Amino acid sequence: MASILSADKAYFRFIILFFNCLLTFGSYFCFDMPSVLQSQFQGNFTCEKDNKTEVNSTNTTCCVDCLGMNPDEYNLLYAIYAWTNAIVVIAAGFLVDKLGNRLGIFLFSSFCVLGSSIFALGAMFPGTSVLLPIMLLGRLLFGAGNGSLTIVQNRITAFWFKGKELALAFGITLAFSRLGSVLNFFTTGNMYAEYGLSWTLWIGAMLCAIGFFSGIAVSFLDIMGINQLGRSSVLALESKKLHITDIRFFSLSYWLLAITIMFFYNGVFPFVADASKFIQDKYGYDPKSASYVAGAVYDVSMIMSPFLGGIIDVVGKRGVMAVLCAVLTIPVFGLLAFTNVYPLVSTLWLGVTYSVAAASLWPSIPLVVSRATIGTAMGLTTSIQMIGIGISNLLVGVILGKNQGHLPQLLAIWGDLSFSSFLPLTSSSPSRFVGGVLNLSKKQMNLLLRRYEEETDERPSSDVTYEQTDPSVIPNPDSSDQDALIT
Ligand SMILES: N[C@@H](Cc1c[nH]cn1)C(=O)NCC(=O)O
Repeated sequence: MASILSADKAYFRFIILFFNCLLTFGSYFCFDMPSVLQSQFQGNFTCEKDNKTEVNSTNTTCCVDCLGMNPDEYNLLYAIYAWTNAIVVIAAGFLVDKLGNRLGIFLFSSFCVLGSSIFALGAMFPGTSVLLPIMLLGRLLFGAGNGSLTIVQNRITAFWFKGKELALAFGITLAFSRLGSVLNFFTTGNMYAEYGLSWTLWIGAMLCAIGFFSGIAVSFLDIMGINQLGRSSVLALESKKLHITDIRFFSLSYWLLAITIMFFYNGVFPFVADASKFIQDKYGYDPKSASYVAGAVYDVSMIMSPFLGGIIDVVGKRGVMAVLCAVLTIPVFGLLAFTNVYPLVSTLWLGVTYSVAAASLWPSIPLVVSRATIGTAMGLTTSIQMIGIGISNLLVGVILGKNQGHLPQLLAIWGDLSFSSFLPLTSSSPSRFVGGVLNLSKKQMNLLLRRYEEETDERPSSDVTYEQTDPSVIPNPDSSDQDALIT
C-alpha cells in the first residue's frame, strides 16, 4: 500500500480529507434527530390507537410511539450536549496535541457510537423513570464524543492542508457535516413513519458507526503519511514539549478570533434553533414550511462552503471578509424585526454571510498558532463558542418567554460585538500588528515564505524543533517566533 500511495502528492491528502469528512457525517445527522422527532419525544405515549398519532378526547396530542417528555426535559437533551462540549473540548484538544490523532479518533468516535446507542436504548423505555436518565447519559457521551471528534478532524485537516488548500479543505469538511444535518431533516420523518421511533434512533447510531470505521482509515493513512514524510520524530518532540499552560503564549490575533467566533455563532445557532417558531408566529407559516425556511441557512452553507473555501485560499483577506460578514449580518435581523419582507430572504442572506464567516474564521486558527498547539487552540475556541451559545440560548429563551419581537434585536447586538472584536484583524501589514497573516493572499504568503528561506538559507529538516522547521509558521506575524522575519 505504502508504495502505491505517496504522501507528498495532492491526491493523498484528498483521500485523507474524504475519510476525515466521513468522521462526523453520521454524528451531525444524529445531533438534530430530536429536533425532527420533537413531537414524538414530547407526545403523550399513553394513547392506544391504530394510527400512530391521534388527537384524544381531551384534545391533547397522543401517540403509541411517543416518549411523553415535557419541554424542559426535551431541551435538556440539547443543553447537556452544549455544556458537556464546553468542558470536554479543551481537554480533548490538549489530549490530541499531546498523544496524537489516533487515540483521539478511536476514543471520540467510540463515544459517539456508544452515546447514540444508549440514546436509542433509552427510547425503548417510554413511561418509565429510567427513560430520561438513560437518554441524558447517551446525549452526554455523544456530546463529549462529537465535539471532540470535530477537534481531531480540524487538527488533521490543518496538518495536511496548511500552506496548501486549507480553507477549501475546511469548507469541504463543513459541507459534509452539514450534509449530515440536512439529510436528517429530510429523511428522519420518513424513517419514523416506516420503522417507528426506536429503530429510527438505532439507524442514527449505525450512521455514527460510519465515523468509527472512517476513523480507522484516517488513522492508518495519517500515520503512514507522516512516516513517509519523515515527520514522526519532529511531531513526537513537539508533543513532548507541550504544556497546557502554553495557552498563555497564544497571540492577540488568536484571542480576537476566538471572541469573534463566539459572538458570530451566538447570533447564528440560537437563531436557527428558534427561527421556525418565530417565523410561524410572526408570518403565520405552518410548522413544516417554517422549518424549511429556517433550515435554508444550513442548506446555503452546505452548497457554498467548499467554493468559498477555495476562493479564500487564493484571495486571503480572511479578516476583512469576516468583518464584512459581521456587518452584513446585522440587517438580516433588522429585516426580521421591523419589516414583513418574505423571511426566506433573511435566512438565505444569513446563510451566505454565515458561510463566508465560517469559511474565513475556522481555517484562520491554524495560521495564528503554532502547529503543536492546533488541537488545544481549536478545543479552547470551541469551548468559548459553546459557552457563548449556551448563554445566548438562555437569553433567547427568556426573550421568547417575554417578548418574541425582541429576538432579532438581541441577535443584532451579537452581530455588532462580533464586528467590533474582529475589526483589529483587518490589518494587512505583515508586521507586528495583529491580523497581518490572515489577510495575505496565496501569492503574498508564498513570497514571504520564499523571502524567509532566502534570508535564513534554511530548509526544513526533521531533527530540529518546530519553531525552526514548520514553514507555515514562519510567515505568521502574530506568532512569538516571528522576530527573525520582522526587522
Ligand atoms: N464547533 C463546531 C460545531 C460543533 C458541533 N459539536 C461541537 N461543535 C462548529 O461550529 N463548526 C462549524 C460550523 O459552522 O458548524
